[in-house]
Amino acid sequence: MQKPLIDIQNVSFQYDYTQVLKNISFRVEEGDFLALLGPNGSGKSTLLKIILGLLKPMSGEIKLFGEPSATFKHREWIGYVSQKSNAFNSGFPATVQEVVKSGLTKKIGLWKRPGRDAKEKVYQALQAVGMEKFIHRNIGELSGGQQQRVFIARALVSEPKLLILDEPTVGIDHENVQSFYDMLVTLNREQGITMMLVTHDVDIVSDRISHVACLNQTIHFHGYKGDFDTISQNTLDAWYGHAVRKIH
Ligand SMILES: Nc1ncnc2c1ncn2[C@@H]1O[C@H](COP(=O)(O)OP(=O)(O)OP(=O)(O)O)[C@@H](O)[C@H]1O
Repeated sequence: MQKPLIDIQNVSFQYDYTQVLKNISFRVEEGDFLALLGPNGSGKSTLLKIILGLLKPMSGEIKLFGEPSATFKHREWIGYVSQKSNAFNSGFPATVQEVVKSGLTKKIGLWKRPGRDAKEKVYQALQAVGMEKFIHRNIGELSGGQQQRVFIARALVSEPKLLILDEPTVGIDHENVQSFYDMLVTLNREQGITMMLVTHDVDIVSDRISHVACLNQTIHFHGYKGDFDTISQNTLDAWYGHAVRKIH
């Protein structure tokens, strides 16, 4: 049987005296396009940080690609784009090419020079997000949505098998959100990159995802998107602690 890319077993976490995650268990399998949903403060970013090894759980176990997280060596297999990555101002002195190239350090190490094919890899990553024409532009001159595509390219350049995105459409205007998600679907279907995405755009993303996990300190639901659709509005409101718009 294939090993899950992420396998979380009974994970709990608290900051100081605030318990944020209680006994979380779930798996992300190869090829999944998973949306992690939940209200503000429900622990979504915290869970991502634990998966990425940036925070250590109080209890429980995490395996990445079948390996215990603590000894997992292939961090370059996991691309991550954080919530605030596109908060650049127009004075930031780096070109798109430089920003994307910086994503290669995870693969080749900080002190080694990128090889001759680094340029080609940077170009291909930018092509995958439709941003190759902007390669020589200053990152700070781009729109929020364009910057976010560049940060996806930065994550793609080390050829990840799994891409973790924390609210990637924050700062992207409404008309561009659809095409942004379409690009993620293409990466998932054509390049086989497994996607785990925290989002509040539940109505927009719903046609594109395969799985849903619903978190509010505990995992209330994890399964196929089709099964999530059968959950009643009242149940969903109770999980969130307030009324939410159901996705169809
Ligand atoms: N560094 C920290 N120290 C103390 N408490 C924190 C810290 N980071 C987050 N918290 C708290 O932990 C809880 C979960 O926060 P987290 O950022 O994981 O939620 P979230 O689901 O990602 O929220 P949002 O949708 O608003 O981004 C919140 O109550 C938050 O105030």
